Amino acid sequence: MPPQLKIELRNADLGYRKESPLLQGIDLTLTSDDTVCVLGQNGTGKTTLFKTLLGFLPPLSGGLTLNGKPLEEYQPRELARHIAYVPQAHHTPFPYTVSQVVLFGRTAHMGFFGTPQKKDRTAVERILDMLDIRHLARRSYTELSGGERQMVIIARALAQEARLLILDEPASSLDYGNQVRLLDKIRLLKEQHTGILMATHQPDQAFLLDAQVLMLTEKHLLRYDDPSHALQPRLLKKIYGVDIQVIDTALAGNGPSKVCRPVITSWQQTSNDQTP
Ligand SMILES: Nc1ncnc2c1ncn2[C@@H]1O[C@H](COP(=O)(O)OP(=O)(O)OP(=O)(O)O)[C@@H](O)[C@H]1O
Repeated sequence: MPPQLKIELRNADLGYRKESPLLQGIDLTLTSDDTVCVLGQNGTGKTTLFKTLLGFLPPLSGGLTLNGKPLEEYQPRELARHIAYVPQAHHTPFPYTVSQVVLFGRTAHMGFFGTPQKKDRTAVERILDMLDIRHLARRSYTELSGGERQMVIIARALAQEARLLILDEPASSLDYGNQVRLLDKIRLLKEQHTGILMATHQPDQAFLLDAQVLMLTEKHLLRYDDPSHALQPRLLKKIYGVDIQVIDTALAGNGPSKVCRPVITSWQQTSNDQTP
């Protein structure tokens, strides 16, 4: 098994302005054995946290290390062998084929001149097969639908073969089948000791991945090792400001059994109106 990766934030303020940080006094340790879903309202700083961990945005204060060494001392290529990123939005103005876009993910593994070897092309084919998108291989990336592009960007991140994968709402534009396939692949990566840090607005995904939960609220992080401890109506209301029931479907032996179900206020109104 490859050595464990460990990224640590210590007493760090994160954001864009020292006088008004988005997240304050953050202590966070992530390893390649962690699978973590990040939940929080729009604008609470999930992407900002990711940009910090990826070295795109220095912490406003405090420390950030990767395997004990300050993150800023890593060269981008070296960092890319450790951490891969699936951003929320991605634009490629040039009409590269899907195979070429995924091959870019191999850059950190290529030699000095960046010439792809047979093993790089084989890795690309394996990942296209794994995500069931081999049929897109020769298509131009710019011609794809939003969901197809998202699958290609996920493939590009997997091609990096990094020990930690940071995904920013990766399923948001995927059809239901691709969402399920993606969660399936993430569970496989988890078994292979690839760390996962994933922002999502679907709390159920924490149950489906049996993931730890990181909640962003009031400039702080709350971490829960067990999704059942995090996904409780009281805490969900605190994050999203709406009522959400957590129902035990009791389908034991068939994966996780808990699901979140929103309470739609107008339903209650309608049923009250119909009461004789
Ligand atoms: N480059 C920037 N300079 C200043 N403020 C920024 C910058 N990028 C983002 N912000 C602000 O930081 C806050 C947090 O943004 P961020 O994208 O981290 O939120 P998020 O939790 O990922 O939101 P969402 O769920 O909507 O994706 C927002 O108010 C945003 O406007």
